[in-house]
Amino acid sequence: MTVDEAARVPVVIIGAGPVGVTAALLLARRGVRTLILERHRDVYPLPRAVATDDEVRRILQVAGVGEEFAAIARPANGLRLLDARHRVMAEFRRTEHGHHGYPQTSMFDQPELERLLRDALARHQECELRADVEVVGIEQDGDGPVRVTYRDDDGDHPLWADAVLGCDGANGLTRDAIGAVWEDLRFEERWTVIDVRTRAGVRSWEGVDQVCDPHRPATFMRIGEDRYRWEFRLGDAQRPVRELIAPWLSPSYDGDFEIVREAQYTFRARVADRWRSGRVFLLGDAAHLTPPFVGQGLCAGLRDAYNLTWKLARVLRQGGDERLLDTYESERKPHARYVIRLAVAMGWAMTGGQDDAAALRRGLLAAACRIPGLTAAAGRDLSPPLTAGPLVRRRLGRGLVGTHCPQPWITAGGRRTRLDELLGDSFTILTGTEPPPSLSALAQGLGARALSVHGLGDDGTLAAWLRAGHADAVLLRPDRVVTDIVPAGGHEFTGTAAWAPLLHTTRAPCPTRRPFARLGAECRGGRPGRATAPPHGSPSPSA
Ligand SMILES: O=C(O)/C=C/c1cccc(O)c1
Repeated sequence: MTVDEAARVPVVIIGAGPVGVTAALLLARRGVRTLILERHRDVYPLPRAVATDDEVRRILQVAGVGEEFAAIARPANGLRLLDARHRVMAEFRRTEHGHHGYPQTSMFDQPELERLLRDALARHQECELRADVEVVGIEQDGDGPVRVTYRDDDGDHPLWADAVLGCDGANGLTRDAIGAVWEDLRFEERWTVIDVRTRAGVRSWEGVDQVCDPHRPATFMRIGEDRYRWEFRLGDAQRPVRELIAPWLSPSYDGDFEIVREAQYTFRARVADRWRSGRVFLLGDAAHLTPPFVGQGLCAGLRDAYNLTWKLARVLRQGGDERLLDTYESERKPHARYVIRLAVAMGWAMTGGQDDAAALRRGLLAAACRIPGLTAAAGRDLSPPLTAGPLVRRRLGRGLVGTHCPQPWITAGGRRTRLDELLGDSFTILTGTEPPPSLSALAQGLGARALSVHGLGDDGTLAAWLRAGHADAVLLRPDRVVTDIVPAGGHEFTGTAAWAPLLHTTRAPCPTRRPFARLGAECRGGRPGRATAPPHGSPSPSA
């Protein structure tokens, strides 16, 4: 293929939904230019996703929209399992102060999220959005750039991209283009989803209710001040909305409600068998589909974006090792599969399974709260640690490796801020003591910074976390996942031989822009984090 350099872009993103736009924002902060191609002219106006967890709020913070999102988010109390008569069988509380520094569950309106993401996109010169266009071809030829052809009113236009992110949903072109097929995780049901706006009395709590009734399984949740969602499995005869939601309406109900949306969906559980071919990647619903019963559909897509973008930026901007890109699929696919299986287990508890076995159904209501896997999972963090791999040096036991470091408030440059604002985009070696010279030297080699948790001015969270994990130090990736630890009483990271070659780069990192770069500079001057200077020749510690 002859490459037209004038039509060459570092990264083409197909799809301007929340996953595509978040990926563009995350790449922009690392100085990577993106072109987003989107079929629709404007933001999709109807609500779909409604929940995020605290890990995903942290991702939105890094993407630069944390405060805007806070203004539209409503913390939720958690999840309850109800029986057919709406009696509470189990309640899984979520706290407002999760590990990542945010409420463990937040409700929101997807069109509002998409609008604020688009506004952020417009503020970044690295991002361009071309809407109302259709991608009609994706071709790769050896190691060269990927040829993407899109169509608009003027005809077909070729582009060449160093990488393509397929954020084009379940029915997009990218999955077929890389020859991926669905792995079926065995759940398929037709449900109706009803979004209502009302000021009338609705019997609700600040959270999600799952009605475990094999005859009439349902989900109900409060999304906003006057916004509610119901989901009902479609029966043989579809009943009118008012009749379906009547059990939730209080006696003072005066008929005032607006149906914002009523849509029928087939809930499916699927994972694409491959997420990458060369420099073409699948993210979000293009890579995985889940029933919504644990509120993790969009979360999984945003985790994809966060996991991939720092690696891609390292490869494209710093000459990072191409093998780094293999870890996107090897880390994200098992994680997505685990969460989908949880959602399927929840669906099974609600509906009595996919078959008609009467015996199963009879025992279900009482048993729902005693399914250990389900209740344990529903009650804890829905995001498991990453499985072992080159960038996750899990040895014996579970420990800290593969988990995220917590995000407390700290003091940096004389002001209170969240930890990630200080850490920026680089690798970090976080130590329980003053970093010994050996670790400082290692940090320099990685273009990382070495920080002692003492002096960060947090509330002791970080020191306690290291102690609980029997670690004197941890190596944090740019996405705050622990790659390796120095065990308590030890002197060095033990997996260096595995991850160090993968983290080698041939070029210095490029400086990042606000807000992290500014804070980093303040910290080097003001010492609150005792940052170690980056290696000579590196313009900033940010990768
Ligand atoms: O477990 C939680 O805190 C939330 C679960 C959830 C969120 C949104 C929709 C659902 O069906 C479940």
